[in-house]
Amino acid sequence: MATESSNGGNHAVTKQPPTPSPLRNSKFFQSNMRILITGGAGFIGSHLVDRLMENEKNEVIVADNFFTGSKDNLKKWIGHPRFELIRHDVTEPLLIEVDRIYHVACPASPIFYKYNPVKTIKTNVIGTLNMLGLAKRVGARILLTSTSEVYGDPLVHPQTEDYWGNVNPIGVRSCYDEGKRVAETLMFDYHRQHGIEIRIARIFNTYGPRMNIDDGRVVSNFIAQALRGESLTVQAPGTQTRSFCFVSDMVDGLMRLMEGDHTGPINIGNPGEFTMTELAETVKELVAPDVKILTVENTPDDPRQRKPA
Ligand SMILES: NC(=O)c1ccc[n+]([C@@H]2O[C@H](COP(=O)([O-])OP(=O)(O)OC[C@H]3O[C@@H](n4cnc5c(N)ncnc54)[C@H](O)[C@@H]3O)[C@@H](O)[C@H]2O)c1
Ligand SMILES: O=C(O)[C@H]1O[C@H](OP(=O)(O)OP(=O)(O)OC[C@H]2O[C@@H](n3ccc(=O)[nH]c3=O)[C@H](O)[C@@H]2O)[C@H](O)[C@@H](O)[C@@H]1O
Repeated sequence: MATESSNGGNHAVTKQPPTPSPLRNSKFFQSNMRILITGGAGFIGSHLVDRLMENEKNEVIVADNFFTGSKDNLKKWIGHPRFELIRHDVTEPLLIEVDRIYHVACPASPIFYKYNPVKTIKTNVIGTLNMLGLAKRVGARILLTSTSEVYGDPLVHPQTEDYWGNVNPIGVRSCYDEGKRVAETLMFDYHRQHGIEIRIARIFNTYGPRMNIDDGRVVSNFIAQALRGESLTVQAPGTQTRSFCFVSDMVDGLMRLMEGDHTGPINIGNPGEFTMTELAETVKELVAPDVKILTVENTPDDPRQRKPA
């Protein structure tokens, strides 16, 4: 799963981190940790909420604009005294007092992040700036959910954290992959310039319950197609690979990164690598052996191989 970055690890901090939120010492402050999760109504974020809420000493605050997330993912926590849900867009500043920030907000499925690319890049750049500003003001530690897409269509395989990537800066995926690359830059600049405690996770394809059935990502797409008795649409050429991680393992990795000593960037994912044709054949065999597998046109700049090292 997670391996330590060869160019990451503990970067030299030029400034001392700001003092943590004074509320930590207030007599009214009863939790050990107040944790903000941006994008906490989404797929990975809501599973993270579930895990963090298991700890009686945690207070959890979710800020989400519900673009791809849903209150339904959080329904068991709404009304809980240690939980708060705020309708908030991270492209606007947020003034609250917290000790930890999991900055997860960003549409992740290619069909959604390409739907309004200007908004996607604003979410990645202005949203991350706002959350870093919050971290700086209150002395919180901040974790960014970056992506394996920072490696673009990688020429190094499997991808190590010290690989700088092969990314098209003007393509239809750039709002997302270049957006995340700038977000990583901002994280390290705030770390070096202001002493902010940062953590960067480069997440590889993750799947599990609560993915939107219609969000277009390949695992949910193939399963939904098979359940409906439709043909499975393998985008050409079908030899492109991905490595899929179950969401509970991802959440585990994110929490360990947040509470560990290393800044990252660190790859979090599963090393088992499959072609999309193999994935379609597996889904067909397990769910609906009678459905057909169709080869359909792909979208531009689709990475040809992806596996965390
Ligand atoms: N799922 C994956 O395979 C994967 C892989 C790599 C990286 N990631 C990263 O992990 C994070 C979560 O991914 P996910 O699969 O849970 O996606 P998701 O789309 O299910 O969740 C994203 C959440 O962010 C919210 N959001 C989007 N823009 C926002 C904004 N401007 N302000 C506030 N909230 C906003 C959405 O409403 C949603 O609840 C994303 O940052 C994504 O880039 C995911
Ligand atoms: O892990 C990552 O870093 C990235 O992974 C995914 O991006 P992608 O791998 O393109 O995800 P999918 O849309 O699930 O596509 C995976 C592969 O399946 C193929 N595919 C997709 C859908 C489909 O119906 N058929 C099909 O063959 C695509 O062409 C692609 O090669 C996520 O959605 C990104 O948010 C995330 O950052």
